[in-house]
Amino acid sequence: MIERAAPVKQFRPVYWSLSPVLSLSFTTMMLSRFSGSLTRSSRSLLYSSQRYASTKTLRETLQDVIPAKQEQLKKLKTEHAQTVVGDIKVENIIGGMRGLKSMLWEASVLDPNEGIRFHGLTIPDCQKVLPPAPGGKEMTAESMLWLLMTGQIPSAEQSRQLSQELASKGQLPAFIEQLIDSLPQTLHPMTQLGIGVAALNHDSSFQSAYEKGMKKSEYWTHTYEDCINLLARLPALAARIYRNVYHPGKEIPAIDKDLDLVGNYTNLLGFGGNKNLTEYLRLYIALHGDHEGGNASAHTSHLVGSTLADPYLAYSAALYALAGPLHGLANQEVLRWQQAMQKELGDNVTHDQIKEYLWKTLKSGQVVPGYGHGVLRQADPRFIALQEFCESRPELMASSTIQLVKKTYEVAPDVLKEHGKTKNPYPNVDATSGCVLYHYGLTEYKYYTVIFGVSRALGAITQLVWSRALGLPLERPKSLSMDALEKLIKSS
Ligand SMILES: CC(=O)SCCNC(=O)CCNC(=O)[C@H](O)C(C)(C)COP(=O)(O)OP(=O)(O)OC[C@H]1O[C@@H](n2cnc3c(N)ncnc32)[C@H](O)[C@@H]1OP(=O)(O)O
Ligand SMILES: O=C([O-])CC(=O)C(=O)O
Repeated sequence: MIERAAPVKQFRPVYWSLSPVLSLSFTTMMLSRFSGSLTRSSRSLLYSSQRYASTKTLRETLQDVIPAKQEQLKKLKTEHAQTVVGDIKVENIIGGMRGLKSMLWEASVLDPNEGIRFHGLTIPDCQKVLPPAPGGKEMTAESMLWLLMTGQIPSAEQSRQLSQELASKGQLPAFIEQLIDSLPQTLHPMTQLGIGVAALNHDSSFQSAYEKGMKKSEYWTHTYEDCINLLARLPALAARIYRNVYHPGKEIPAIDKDLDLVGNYTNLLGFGGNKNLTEYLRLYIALHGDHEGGNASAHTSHLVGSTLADPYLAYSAALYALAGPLHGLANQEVLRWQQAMQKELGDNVTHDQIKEYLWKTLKSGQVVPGYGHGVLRQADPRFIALQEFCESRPELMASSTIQLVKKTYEVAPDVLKEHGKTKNPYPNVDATSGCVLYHYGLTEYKYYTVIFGVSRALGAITQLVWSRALGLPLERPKSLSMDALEKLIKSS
């Protein structure tokens, strides 16, 4: 019988304080939040998960749920292999495959209007049911990982045991420390993270078992072992990069076996006493964990993993996709852009001044960072959850950086609509994520995407394990030259 340790939160009526423009776009989410209840599908998922969850470990729970998923895939293959679920237009081929339903991804599905659901659960659902760390309120990375991997809600005790397992495996090998210490301070933190993650494959269980001729049925177990070790080591790796680049020479504390993953990460970064930042990072890391499979980082991990490259190599590749300014790097770009605006216009910026600055950005041919999305057509519910976090803390609401975020989203959607290009004029998660870090003292914005990189591992490793458990094949779509495409158009 599962214990649901996560306290049910009271939702704060943050939306009413947003501009009319955004309030409209938030309607769907507001309705589900203010109803104070879980949707029917998520409620039934929770009830079924309560039946199934137990005192088992994550690995044991996963092992239990794999056969049913394997059976589901077998049925899809045998009964529906030829069923048509969509068609391909030329615009999909030349438009970055936008909208093509063409890959399997188990843990989450993104609806253009409603946003992300993790195994059917919305963000507010997750905030209600996923266990927080002892003494904290925000869901932990461990409880989100559990949900993503198994579709079940862990008890507080299961989540705590996973924290202990991760802490016990979190120490970096000495050669990785030396490797990271040898990199120039001027090398972007994301480049350093990718290097460190790739080099961790020195100890890959998957690679070594593959060389010894392991059977296909054993792929997932070695992948799982690598994935857990990778996640466990990410805080120490990411924190070492931060310390080397921004605070060299200061001693890094040891991993604390009693802390959750994010508690340790904050401690290693040197912000151990900063409870607000730790709680914010718990929320941040849980929320950024997964965003279905088509986003550039998740898709890269999936593609590289499909070659049976080990999880370290697959995730290292994913990090370099995350490091692009149209994807994860946008959270650094938002802060850079906002600071440039503040520098030019001063602290008490008016809505009209922001409007003018937005037009200046657009007319110079740049994108407005933190706005628009490849799939979403409404404001990102992750943005809303982070805004809600801000609204609940007076110190954040008093911050000029946070106020600027708020004022910007009060005018940007109308400007972007008038500009007329972007299909989604509303804020995405990056519009606000970095500003809170900045307020709580983590001011080095070139580091921000590294935090995203620690988080995105949750979803990427989940799918790597499932891809191997389900025996998914090498990913290899068909490409066409423009000549070949024209020929096809003529003949069709
Ligand atoms: C965690 C994440 O990865 S969330 C996304 C983070 N990225 C950003 O915030 C960067 C700013 N946003 C963007 O560049 C885009 O909205 C993307 C990359 C997120 C999505 O791109 P697309 O799916 O191609 O968006 P869309 O179909 O709306 O683009 C149509 C046009 O609007 C433009 N556009 C889209 N968003 C913006 C924006 N924020 N500012 C200015 N122009 C934009 C596109 O550049 C494109 O112009 P083009 O026709 O001249 O090439
Ligand atoms: O879904 C996308 O394309 C981008 C995004 O928001 C994410 O990966 O978190």
